[in-house]
Amino acid sequence: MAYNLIIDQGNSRAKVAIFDKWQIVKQWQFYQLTTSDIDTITRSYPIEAAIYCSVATYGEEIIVSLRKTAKRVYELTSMLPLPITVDYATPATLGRDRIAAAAGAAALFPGQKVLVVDAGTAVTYDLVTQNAHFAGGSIAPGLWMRSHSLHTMTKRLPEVDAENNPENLPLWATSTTDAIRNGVMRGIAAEIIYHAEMAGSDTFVIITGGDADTISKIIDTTSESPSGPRLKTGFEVDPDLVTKGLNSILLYNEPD
Ligand SMILES: Nc1ncnc2c1ncn2[C@@H]1O[C@H](COP(=O)(O)OP(=O)(O)OP(=O)(O)O)[C@@H](O)[C@H]1O
Ligand SMILES: CC(C)(CO)[C@@H](O)C(=O)NCCC(=O)O
Ligand SMILES: [K+]
Repeated sequence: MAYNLIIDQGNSRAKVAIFDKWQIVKQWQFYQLTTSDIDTITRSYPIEAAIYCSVATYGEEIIVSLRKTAKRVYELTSMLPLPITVDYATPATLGRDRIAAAAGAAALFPGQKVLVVDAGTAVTYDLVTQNAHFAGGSIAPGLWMRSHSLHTMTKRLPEVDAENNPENLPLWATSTTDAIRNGVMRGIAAEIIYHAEMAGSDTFVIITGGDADTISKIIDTTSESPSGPRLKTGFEVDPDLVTKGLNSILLYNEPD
């Protein structure tokens, strides 16, 4: 059995996955991915092809080590052929995780307009059209960045774990801690809904990234008196959207 290896080097973590065609077989996360991690993985899983995507450093050693075991190694750059079209004025500066997530949305929901929300170190909101165009989007601070910067850039605000207990946000906070939790959590939820409304009611919403689960808990899709910002269209959480998108880009570039 020969597998494909996917590496998503994010701002905070690297996510590594083994795929058998379209199926995830195994996944890992590394705060500091090294070539010896790659060597360990490729000793257990024979690799046919690999794709490397980084929003951070260039990762030359990782690519060199991939080339020792995989027959074909792709690097996601603005030069790699893509299964989606990128309508960005500066394609070379477009975040590769944004391209990958958009490709994932196009692969999972073909013919569907999708708002892709990636809630990680930063939060990005990107529109993928019915005919698989990356139409553009927004970059905003991530959950932790918001609460941490309120602490570091003021004199009186404490460090707050804003993601704790999202089911229990007061509507009007009466303590400093709750006010920060509210501002951070409801702020992101409201941004998601605002972008979804701008995209139109025919748009499906996918939320991915390390904070996707937390944020999805305060988005209300049903109730008449919502406990959190209300999203009229459906949404789905898929923590593996970037990984699946990278796999779709790899498969798109593989020889038949
Ligand atoms: N230095 C930090 N201290 C505490 N929490 C952090 C720190 N860095 C990141 N986080 C947590 O992780 C979240 C985002 O990182 P995460 O790795 O989940 O993002 P990602 O989407 O998986 O990848 P990326 O690194 O590309 O953004 C933050 O919002 C926060 O919850
Ligand atoms: C916005 C982030 C940091 C999100 O991870 C990443 O996609 C990035 O570094 N983007 C480059 C700038 C751009 O996308 O236009
Ligand atoms: K991200």
